[in-house]
Amino acid sequence: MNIPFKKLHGAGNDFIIIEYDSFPYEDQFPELALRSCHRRFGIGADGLMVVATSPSADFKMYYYNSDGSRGNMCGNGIRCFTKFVYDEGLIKTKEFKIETLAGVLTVVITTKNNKAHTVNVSMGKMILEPSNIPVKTEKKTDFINEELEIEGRKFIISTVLMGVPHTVIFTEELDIDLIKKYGPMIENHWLFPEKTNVNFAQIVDRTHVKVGTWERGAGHTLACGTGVTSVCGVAHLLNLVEDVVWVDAEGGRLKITIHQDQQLEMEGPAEDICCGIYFFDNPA
Ligand SMILES: N[C@H](CCC[C@H](N)C(=O)O)C(=O)O
Repeated sequence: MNIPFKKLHGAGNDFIIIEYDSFPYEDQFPELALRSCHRRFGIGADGLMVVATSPSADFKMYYYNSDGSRGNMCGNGIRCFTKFVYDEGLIKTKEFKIETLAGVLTVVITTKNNKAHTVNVSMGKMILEPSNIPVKTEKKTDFINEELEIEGRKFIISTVLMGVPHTVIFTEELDIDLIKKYGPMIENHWLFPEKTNVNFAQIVDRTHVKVGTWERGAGHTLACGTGVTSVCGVAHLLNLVEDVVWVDAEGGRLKITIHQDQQLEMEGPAEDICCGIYFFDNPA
């Protein structure tokens, strides 16, 4: 089966994007993600997205991690998805709605040479109730500033749902080796029955934060949009940052705005890498 694809990245978080009509076999999307995202045997990417029609929005976004698992939302991914549909001429307006498993989200495009360049996404509010994230705890209202000990090392963690589960850990200085070591242990900790993404964050000042992420289902990535949004949401709850925050992820910069009503807005780049045909040899 020959599947046309485009590969894009948002702040170094890279994705393969295909159209549903070119491969309308939903049950095989996990296998397609697993194989096409492989860095040696595939095209190589952190995730796969499928563009489909939606009864409740302009488009429906399917998102799969590189290990084949499905994610309800992807912040960098939705910006790339937005660029894909706009640049392909699938929609003419610069503001439209995308259905995800985390709800219908509004995106707004800024163009450069008639192509989408920067995308603003209304991300909604963080969900704090542990039962909805989910976190296995007796706590009812939130799971903010809790102690977690892993192999003798103590972390203060905060876990929220920003479309997908995110754990935030503030640290004096970002250390990528630390993220790679403890990220997988926290991702798979029994506290998180559906696992969790793990973000280490260094508050540089009240408008500037640095973030490194270990992603559920994809491992260490260069940026995570829902993760960066969660970091700023939690930092704002703890009064560590202002309402507008610039975030440096390893692969690029995002801007997060925290509105009065706690609605979160994410803005950042989406860039083309290449396009081609993926030869998916269908096991069925
Ligand atoms: N890279 C993504 C998150 C993917 C979601 C995934 N890792 C999961 O929790 O299933 C982002 O920019 O928000």
